[in-house]
Amino acid sequence: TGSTQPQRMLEAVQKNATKGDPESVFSAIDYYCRHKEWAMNVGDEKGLILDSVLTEVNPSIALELGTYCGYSTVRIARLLSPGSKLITVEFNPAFAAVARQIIAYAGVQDKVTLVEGPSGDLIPKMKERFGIKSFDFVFLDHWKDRYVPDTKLLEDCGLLRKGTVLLADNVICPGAPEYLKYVRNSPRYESRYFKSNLEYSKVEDGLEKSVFLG
Ligand SMILES: O=c1[nH]cnc2c(O)c(F)c(-c3ccc(F)cc3)cc12
Ligand SMILES: [Mg+2]
Repeated sequence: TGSTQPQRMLEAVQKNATKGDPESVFSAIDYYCRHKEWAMNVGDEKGLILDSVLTEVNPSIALELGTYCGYSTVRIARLLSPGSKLITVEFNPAFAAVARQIIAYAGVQDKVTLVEGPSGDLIPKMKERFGIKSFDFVFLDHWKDRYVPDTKLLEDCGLLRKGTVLLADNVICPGAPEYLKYVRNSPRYESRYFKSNLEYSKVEDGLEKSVFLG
């Protein structure tokens, strides 16, 4: 039934995953997207890089820009220590509606705050709305043309601190060339590229990890 692709992904989760088991949720999405319908989740291959960076950073407060259906939201939230929080921002209400259900099905809803709206408007409100001093980790996975403006906004709003780790998806495909230039040429970041593949495909893509130096 599920008329939209996100709804069909939700159905695949409800049919094939175990309620309260985050790993079974994102595995069900990976299976569906690899064998039935491609979708723009970070996926299993780049997901392993995301997992390793997250385990290294062990953030108390994390930000995700671009929730989509909640695949990486669940991947991140499952690795957070007790009491740690993830704020995820989604512009598209239809995506947000499916993401809320997938996040709840995985049982990670207590660690996650999903905020609907444009990242450019929401970032300046983060401190007052959520009582955040600064983020320990930021996953950029929304729209490539927002990577640079939103990074500058995070800097200007004092939401980054010495050691904050930014991890950006799709820096090769679809590509975020201005972002790569920005973080690689700035003395305020220490950047490293993790080569991988586009989700569910053999095309190259990768994640750029950038540590804010203050
Ligand atoms: O818009 C996006 N936002 C966030 N992540 C994306 C992604 O991981 C993609 F692979 C793609 C993508 C879409 C179509 C292609 F042909 C290739 C990549 C897009 C996004
Ligand atoms: Mg992506």
